Amino acid sequence: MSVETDPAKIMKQQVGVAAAARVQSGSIVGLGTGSTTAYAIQALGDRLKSGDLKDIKGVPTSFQAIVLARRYGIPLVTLDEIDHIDVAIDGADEVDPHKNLIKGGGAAHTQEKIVDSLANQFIVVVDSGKLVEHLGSTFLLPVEVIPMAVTPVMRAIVKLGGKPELRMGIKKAGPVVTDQGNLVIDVKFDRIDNPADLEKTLNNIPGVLENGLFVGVTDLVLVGEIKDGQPSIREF
Ligand SMILES: O=C(CO)[C@H](O)[C@H](O)COP(=O)(O)O
Repeated sequence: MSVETDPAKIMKQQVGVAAAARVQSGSIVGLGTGSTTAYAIQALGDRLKSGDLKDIKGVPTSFQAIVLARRYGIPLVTLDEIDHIDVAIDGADEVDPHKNLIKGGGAAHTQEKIVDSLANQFIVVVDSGKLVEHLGSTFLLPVEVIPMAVTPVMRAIVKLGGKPELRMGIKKAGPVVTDQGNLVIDVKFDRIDNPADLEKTLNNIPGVLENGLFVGVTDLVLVGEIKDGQPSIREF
């Protein structure tokens, strides 16, 4: 594992490594998406290589997770081949005090919600900058939409009080296309008072595949912090 010097990367790395340390031999592990989870996947690979961890199987949540798992020697299985997931490790874009989340900064929230919700234990790994009092205060809410339905879905979101914008690619002309071949609408809500209701309401709009609100799914949050110049981990 590389030695990080950037404080933001140090926080991500330490929680990723800490989450990987909780995985036991023989486990089926949900492998999340994003830069923090990437450290966890790498740490799982390091533990397998050293012999400290044996016989785990990974369930990927994205193309990125598949690539990393292969790079670090973690055997993969699909949901058709297993009847449970022991633990899932995944990042988040916002975490509220009730452990509810906004996810989807990497446009992977649809597969992430499937895998993370199936896990017996879902561990969220974040740096302290992701903690918020109210969801939606710092991050737009991602909504994955089937391409032919983008315009009516945007109209329906405006009626709900949201300000939608189509997510555009970086180093790619045109919109971001998800691993499922769909588009992502990022929505600004002034305040999300009832995330459980909003999650259901958005998913009821015809053409919406899944949104990035994860309500009542998280078991444990590991928060990477720098305190008095020293990296530390808090959990809740
Ligand atoms: O939801 C996600 C991808 O869809 C990521 O987990 C989330 O965006 C956090 O990513 P990072 O750890 O890079 O900050």
